[in-house]
Amino acid sequence: MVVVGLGVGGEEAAGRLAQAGLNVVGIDPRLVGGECPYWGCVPSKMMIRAANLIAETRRVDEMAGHATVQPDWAPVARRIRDEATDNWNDQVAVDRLVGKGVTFVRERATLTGPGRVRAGDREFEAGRGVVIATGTVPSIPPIEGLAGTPYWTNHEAIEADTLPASIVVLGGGAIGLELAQVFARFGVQVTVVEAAGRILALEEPESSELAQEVLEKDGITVRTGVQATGVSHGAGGFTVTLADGDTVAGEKLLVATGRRLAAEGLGLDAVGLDPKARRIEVDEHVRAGDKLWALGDVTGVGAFTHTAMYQANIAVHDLLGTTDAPTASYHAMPRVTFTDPEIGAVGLTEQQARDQGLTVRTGTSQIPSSTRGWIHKAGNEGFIKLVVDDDRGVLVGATSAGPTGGEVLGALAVAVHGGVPVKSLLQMIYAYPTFHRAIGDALRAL
Ligand SMILES: Cc1cc2nc3c(=O)[nH]c(=O)nc-3n(C[C@H](O)[C@H](O)[C@H](O)COP(=O)(O)OP(=O)(O)OC[C@H]3O[C@@H](n4cnc5c(N)ncnc54)[C@H](O)[C@@H]3O)c2cc1C
Ligand SMILES: NC(=O)c1ccc[n+]([C@@H]2O[C@H](COP(=O)([O-])OP(=O)(O)OC[C@H]3O[C@@H](n4cnc5c(N)ncnc54)[C@H](O)[C@@H]3O)[C@@H](O)[C@H]2O)c1
Repeated sequence: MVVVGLGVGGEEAAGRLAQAGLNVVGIDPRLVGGECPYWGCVPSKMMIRAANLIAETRRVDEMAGHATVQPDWAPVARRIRDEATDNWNDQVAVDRLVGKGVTFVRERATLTGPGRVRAGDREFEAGRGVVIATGTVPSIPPIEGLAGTPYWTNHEAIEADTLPASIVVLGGGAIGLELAQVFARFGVQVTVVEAAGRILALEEPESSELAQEVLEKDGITVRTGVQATGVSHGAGGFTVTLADGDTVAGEKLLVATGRRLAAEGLGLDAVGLDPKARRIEVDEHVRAGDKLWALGDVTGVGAFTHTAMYQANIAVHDLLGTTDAPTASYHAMPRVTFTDPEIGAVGLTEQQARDQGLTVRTGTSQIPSSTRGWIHKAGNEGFIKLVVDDDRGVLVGATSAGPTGGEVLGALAVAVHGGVPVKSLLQMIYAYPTFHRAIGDALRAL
């Protein structure tokens, strides 16, 4: 086997295949583990943990006396450097991978034909097959003046030892919003510019509204429905011109406008794939062709670590020829935007369900009106929204926003994944007084 790209998905697949006795070559020019541990999920969630501590401390005045907090980025940067990324050194990960029996090659790989991969001056021939797990890179919009300026992507934002006084964030998706809130809580003046009509545009409109409301409470300026048309950079920082003629300025500019497959030099055409396609199509065994598998962000079914791991497991079983090998189903895809409150969702949004022609019913409950939400008080914003396919009597989607929205999502993910009848969910006992008890309220509101 040759595994091209050793991010979360590739590392998992390569390690397990080697442990199963296959002769595995794993190739990556950068850090083993990929985006998630070094520039993504892990360090960003450490930042969020720190920012949330600040926000909680500020809530003391309302409920528990008096507290002051002096935000300091230094311990956050230090923790990311020392604990999360080992100063962006992957020796531990490389040793772990090699310990499992993988031959590791630190090179950029090019597919040169079916089963053939070049890495530097070496060419590998894979008898069993090739796994493509090369992830995505930031998609930089063609805004006049942007190219060539020292804008930040998630890499510079995560590596920052000090924070700027102000920042403009282009893009109101998961990356933009999580980092915007972190920076604002550490005292940075933040402006978010989102081209679509609302932030978190892929989620329920109620999620967008809630996100905008809480970000504004954190002092963030949120501009939606307006394109950035020009960028200039000088001694004072960045000025971004918007389509409506306004300008917004920041010492730094973070571009978080989505991700794209990095097909340049990968040689997709050599294995019969379209190098211009936005994603690599895979079947339910995550096969992309003859003796060819693709997994993770490249497959475009949800750019999440849990998706890459899920698909890696499917590829491993398929490759090893396991009887009853699992097949992929994405009907209960969970995702959590780790703002405060966390905004979790699973399956379809109401609009997506309607677009599929389903007979849709929805039920919503508000966290502040639930017993636990009312007790919690400061920082209790959130809601549960259920999307039901009325013909089948099952949940096809749900949103769980709140102080522990990502955790409450677990129950909803089980319901959507397992197609648990709404009737049965209505008869379930929900512990009192928990946040997840608001699911019962939303069910009764259907
Ligand atoms: C700021 C941020 C926060 C995030 N937070 C979360 C989160 O909280 N939860 C979550 O689930 N997801 C999160 N994600 C998304 C998550 O990081 C990705 O979905 C995940 O890393 C995808 O894994 P992958 O294996 O597909 O690709 P990657 O992790 O991107 O790894 C791909 C690897 O392929 C290598 N590669 C590329 N081209 C070649 C080539 N030609 N030859 C050899 N190797 C190559 C790269 O060097 C890289 O190491 C976040 C992402 C970002 C940027
Ligand atoms: N908590 C998590 O699980 C988590 C956190 C961060 C990232 N991620 C993953 O990483 C992926 C990438 O995140 P992202 O936030 O970069 O992408 P995204 O696709 O979620 O959001 C990008 C946003 O930028 C907007 N946009 C595009 N072009 C623009 C322009 N020219 N001007 C202004 N706005 C523009 C889009 O309308 C969109 O709302 C996500 O799809 C997500 O799967 C996940």
